[in-house]
This record gives sequence, C-alpha cells and structure tokens, in this order.
Amino acid sequence: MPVKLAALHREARAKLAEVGIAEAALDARLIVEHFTATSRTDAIASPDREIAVAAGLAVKKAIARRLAGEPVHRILGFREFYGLKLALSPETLEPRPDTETLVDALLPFVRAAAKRAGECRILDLGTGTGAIALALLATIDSTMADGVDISDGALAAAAGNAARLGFSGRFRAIRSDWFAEISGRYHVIVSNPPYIATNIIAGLQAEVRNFDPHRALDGGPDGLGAYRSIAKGAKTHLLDEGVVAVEIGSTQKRDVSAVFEQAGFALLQAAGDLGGNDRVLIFATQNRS
Ligand SMILES: C[S@@+](CC[C@H](N)C(=O)[O-])C[C@H]1O[C@@H](n2cnc3c(N)ncnc32)[C@H](O)[C@@H]1O
Repeated sequence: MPVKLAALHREARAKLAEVGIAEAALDARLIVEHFTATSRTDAIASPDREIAVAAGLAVKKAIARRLAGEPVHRILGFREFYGLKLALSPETLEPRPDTETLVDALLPFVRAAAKRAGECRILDLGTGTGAIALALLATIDSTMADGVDISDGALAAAAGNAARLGFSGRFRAIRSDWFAEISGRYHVIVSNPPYIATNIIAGLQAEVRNFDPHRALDGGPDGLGAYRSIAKGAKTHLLDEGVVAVEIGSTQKRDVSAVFEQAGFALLQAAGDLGGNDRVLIFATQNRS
C-alpha cells in the first residue's frame, strides 16, 4: 500500500532516533528526500502526498543500512563538497568539510598564478572523488588540473564527477603512485594524503574504519609516509613561484613542516579547520620565501 510522505519521514526519523544516531533527523530527511525524489518544501506543503510502493521500499532498505552503521552519504552515493555534488564509490574517501579549508586557503595562490601566468596548472595528488581539484576548477576559470590516484576506482569516480560537472576539458585523471608517472610542472601541487598512523586505524569510529577505504587513510607506521613521498618529488614538479599545499592531521604541523623543510621547502602559511585545529600547510621552495 502506498504510504504518505509525512508518515514516511516520521517513521524514518523515529527508527534512527531509537538507536541513538546523532543526526537522526537530518539523516532521515536526506534518505527520504533522495529515495522519494521529494524536497523539503514537498514535505511541508504536501505531507499527504502518496509515495509509490517501490520508493517506500527503497527508503526502508536505506534506513536498514543506516541502522547497520553505514554513513548516510555512502547510502545516498554522493556528497556535497564546496557546493558540488560528488558521486562516491567504495574506493573513494567521503570528502570532508575540513578539506574545504584547504581549498579556501589555496584560492589566493591559484588566483595569483592564474593572473601571473594566464592560467594555473594544478596537480591534485590522491584526488579520490576529485573533490579538491574540481572545487578549484569550479571557482577559478583559468585553471586546469591533473588528478592523480593509485586507485582505479577512485580515478573512475573522479573522471565521472568531472564529466557530470562539465569540467572534462580541464581535468585529467592519471593513475600514478604519487609522482611516479608525472612528468609535467605545475603552479600548485595540492594533496589531502592518507595521514593516519597504521596502528590508529583499528580504533577509529566504525563509520570511518568500516566504510572509508584504508588506502585513503593509512599513512604508514608514523602517518607521515605520503608527506615524505610528496615532499621528495614536489620540487622537480613545481613551476617558478609555485606552492605545495597539504592537509594534515591536527597534531602533525611540526612533523610535516620538518619533512618539507628537509626537502628544501619553507612554510609560507598555516590554516586551521572549522574546529580550530591545525589542518592546512602551504610551502614554497626555500630560496623563494
Ligand atoms: C585522504 S584521501 C583524499 C581524497 C580526496 N583528495 C579528498 O580530499 O576527499 C587520499 C587519497 O590518496 C590516494 N592514494 C593513496 N596512496 C596513494 C599513492 N601511493 N599514490 C597516489 N594516490 C594515493 C587514495 O586512493 C585516496 O584517494
């Protein structure tokens, strides 16, 4: 029997709240809206709208997945980042709001390079869904980006997102172990690399541990492995006046700075995330700063 929209919302919310899911109301709303193709306005203006049986069943299945611990955006299959709707795959990290801080901090450097050189060439190492590169392309016209990943599934998701958002002409997805397959030079190298120490992963929140790919999380024994690879290769892939920007774990500012300083870089700027934690470091080559 078809069910009414308001009843579906109520039932979904109650089921998630019952087991103590923190964002029960929001998660229920996102699930119902997505699987019934309705909006917030529909829920207010047409609470008695009848929902087709198939859509009602799809909501039930989605609620069951949420109850089993799957993050809501994995269930929906997409997540918003910097105002862009990005499709996820099992091989991509779910982009986080904290990473938007990295995009914000980098924009002035991208703008300056675009003004200076007529265009800004960006290399996004560990591109995942393409989140960082696509946010920069969406914000500044005279930009092009190469998104690198070691995961074929992530690269397929990034290329799909670029195409859907109309950026195929300015975005290339490249399979590479960091710089191994990269020969060009860039005005900006950016990365949100895996930065969690291997022995910490088992103790992470279940939603992260069980659903984000470990290749996107695991930074090796001390969490710094990817930074070492990036710092080592960055100099020979930067154009004059170029910068390298990385996201970091909240306790890694000193260690990551040391890794880049040893590779011939100087810290130009540090930025915090929405919670006030150290989150972004931007470096230039030492002879420039
Ligand atoms: C923390 S995720 C970041 C994803 C995306 N940039 C974001 O901010 O949402 C790190 C990414 O690095 C990729 N990665 C891990 N090891 C790599 C390697 N050796 N070379 C290239 N990419 C790698 C992972 O597949 C993953 O997509």
